[in-house]
Amino acid sequence: MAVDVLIYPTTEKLSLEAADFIVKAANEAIADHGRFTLALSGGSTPRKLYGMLAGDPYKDQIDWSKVEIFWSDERCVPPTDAESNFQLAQEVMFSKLQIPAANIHRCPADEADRDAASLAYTQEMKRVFQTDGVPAFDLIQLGMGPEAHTCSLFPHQASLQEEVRLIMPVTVPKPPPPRLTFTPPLLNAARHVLFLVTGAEKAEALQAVLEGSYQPDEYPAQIVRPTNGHVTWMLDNAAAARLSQKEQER
Ligand SMILES: O=C(O)[C@H](O)[C@@H](O)[C@H](O)[C@H](O)COP(=O)(O)O
Repeated sequence: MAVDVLIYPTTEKLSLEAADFIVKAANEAIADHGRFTLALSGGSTPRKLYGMLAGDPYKDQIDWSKVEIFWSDERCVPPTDAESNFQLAQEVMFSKLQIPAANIHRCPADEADRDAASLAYTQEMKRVFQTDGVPAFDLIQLGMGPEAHTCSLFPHQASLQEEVRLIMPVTVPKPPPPRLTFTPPLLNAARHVLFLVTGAEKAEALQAVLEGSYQPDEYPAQIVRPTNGHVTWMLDNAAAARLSQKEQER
């Protein structure tokens, strides 16, 4: 697994670089196998990035008809709810782009039976990837919380030990608690993972994740180690403040 750590002075600059990164990954994937499979995170960090991708010059740099979009986690709320990760992307990105509705694979986390919803989403994913195995996303974009959670994998939760299910229901400390999340096997099948992390409140956890010993039960973001993949961390100065000099020279 290759890891790059890239540090930027502002969220604006980080988002521009992330947009370039996604455009490049999309066009490489489309040239290689005819489509780009992308999983989006939730949270607030990627809002600016999503808006950039839906605007000039980026919106015309990807053939969106060849992009298949999923979510790496979703809150168990209606898709119109302000807390919905789908709603964020719908408002900021899809409302401005010509992406075929069939390419937008919303996670049905609002369904009452969360186990059935997890299975249905898994089956939809396998159908799109045309595989009975573990879908290998071209790119999974993730965030990280101040206690090193990522998607909805939180410290000391059983989801971190999941080895069979690809998507599972969880109840987490960050509101809203009920969610569906990608599990480690699905995350670690990815070709590329792009972490976007900003803010001083994440500096301590980031130092532990990137420079500390391997303790994924304490620092869940460490569990993301794609077997044949590449992980890129895009950080702002505040989030990277506690990293050693060697990390910042990468
Ligand atoms: O649904 C979610 O909340 C996200 O998937 C979550 O993992 C998020 O990426 C981190 O909590 C960082 O969130 P911020 O970008 O808001 O700091």
